[in-house]
Amino acid sequence: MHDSHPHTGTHGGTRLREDVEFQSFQDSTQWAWAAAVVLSAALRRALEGDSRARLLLSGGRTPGPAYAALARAPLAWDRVDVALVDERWLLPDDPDSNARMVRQSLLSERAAATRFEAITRAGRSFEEAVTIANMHAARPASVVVLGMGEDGHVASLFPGMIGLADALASPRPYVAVDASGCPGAGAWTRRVSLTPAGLAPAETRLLLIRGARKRELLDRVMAGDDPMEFPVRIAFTTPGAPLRILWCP
Ligand SMILES: O=C1O[C@H](COP(=O)(O)O)[C@@H](O)[C@H](O)[C@H]1O
Repeated sequence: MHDSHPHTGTHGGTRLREDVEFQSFQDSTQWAWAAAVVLSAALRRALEGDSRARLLLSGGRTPGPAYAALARAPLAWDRVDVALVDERWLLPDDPDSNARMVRQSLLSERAAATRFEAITRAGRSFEEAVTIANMHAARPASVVVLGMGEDGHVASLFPGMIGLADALASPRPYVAVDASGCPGAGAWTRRVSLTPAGLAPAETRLLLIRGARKRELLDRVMAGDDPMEFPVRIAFTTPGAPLRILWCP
């Protein structure tokens, strides 16, 4: 990152690549409110042009405070469908599921009026879960919030995972993932993940990251184009909307 020679972007951030803008914040409170402002403006724009907007959210440990801030935004939440970028093969009330994280952080306050589509459900098989995620994705995403693991994974696309090339080339918005042998997947190797095809239609792409290690990793990610090395590169190599990145320590 070359903060000493910033190219000022349209939002006062640093342009890391032609279509990638980076903004850093002093702390997680400022970062979370900035993310909420970006997301609420994007949803408002999407609702101006359509009867409903579709918001895809990442899970993990990073984005919770941003979702909690977003929950207070004055929006027509009853016209917003919220779905997941990816899910671990866990029931939606499992403490380690992405669905539970989104429910606990976003689906309160004003955002309680939204419609939330979990990927997993009791009695639903793994194959059905993938099929249903793809059926819901027939309505393309308006706004996508991505995260980045410390191994450069995005959604549930991990470096070195079985079938990564097929997932990256898939015409389907969601694929089944077997992340066996990928340390970044932790105990949850069976997953469902968004693909570049699912990301492509979104009018807004936001990458939320925190911490010094992810900032260092971002430099390496930005230095190349191959998503097989760092799958998070699909955030800027997939044709479509520019990528905005918000970071704080
Ligand atoms: O496993 C996952 O990891 C990524 C990154 O998570 P974080 O805890 O490092 O923020 C997340 O974006 C993804 O949704 C999740 O399933």
